[in-house]
Amino acid sequence: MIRTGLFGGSFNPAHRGHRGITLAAMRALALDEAWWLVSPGNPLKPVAGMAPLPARLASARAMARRAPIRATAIEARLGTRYTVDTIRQLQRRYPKRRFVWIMGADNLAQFHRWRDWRGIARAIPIAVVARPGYDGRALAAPAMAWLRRHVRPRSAAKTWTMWSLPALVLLRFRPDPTSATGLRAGDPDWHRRYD
Ligand SMILES: Nc1ncnc2c1ncn2[C@@H]1O[C@H](COP(=O)(O)OP(=O)(O)OP(=O)(O)O)[C@@H](O)[C@H]1O
Ligand SMILES: O=C(O)c1ccc[n+]([C@@H]2O[C@H](COP(=O)([O-])O)[C@@H](O)[C@H]2O)c1
Repeated sequence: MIRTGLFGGSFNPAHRGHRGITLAAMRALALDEAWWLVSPGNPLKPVAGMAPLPARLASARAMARRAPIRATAIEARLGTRYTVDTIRQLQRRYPKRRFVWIMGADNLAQFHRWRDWRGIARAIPIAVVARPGYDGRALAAPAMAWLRRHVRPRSAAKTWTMWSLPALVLLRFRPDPTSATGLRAGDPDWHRRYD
């Protein structure tokens, strides 16, 4: 059984926050590896300002270098854009792996807007990583009204393969304020380096 973390994102571009929280989550959850799913297009984000997938994937590959992190465009290959569909397909295709979904606290605040978010929570354990500026909002997230009773203690994080679902664990590492929005503001043409 290969313990694999799934970390979906726009990676527009990838940054050291992604790498840092992935590595910290891998330790906390005792993962063998993590897959970065570079999204063909987050269904809730505008297309304007989104760099082409090959450039975002290249930035993710560069940021994942020399780490047990595999940056992939598997959603583009599977033809999925909604996380619920991606997870179902991956679980079917890779029966020897156990997957856990990792996301930042900003995504928990929006989670109730994801397609079939309860279905996601019933299909895969979820690890939410604290993010500066979002923690209050995440705990007050509409989805938390339903998820709260399924929260597992941080001390049990490594036992996630045995959890009955839904299950959610809140992880907190050294806060990293890096954001792709901030990086784009300072370097709007970053993707030209990967053209
Ligand atoms: N500094 C950070 N701390 C915690 N989680 C983060 C951090 N940066 C990104 N994430 C998480 O990484 C995943 C992918 O994020 P994404 O590629 O959208 O980066 P972003 O910095 O949030 O981008 P943008 O500013 O364009 O929205 C999401 O689950 C997001 O919550
Ligand atoms: O499935 C959905 O409805 C859905 C809605 C919003 C975001 N997501 C996924 O959430 C992940 C994080 O996206 P982002 O843009 O915040 O990096 C990425 O894998 C998206 O595909 C998924």
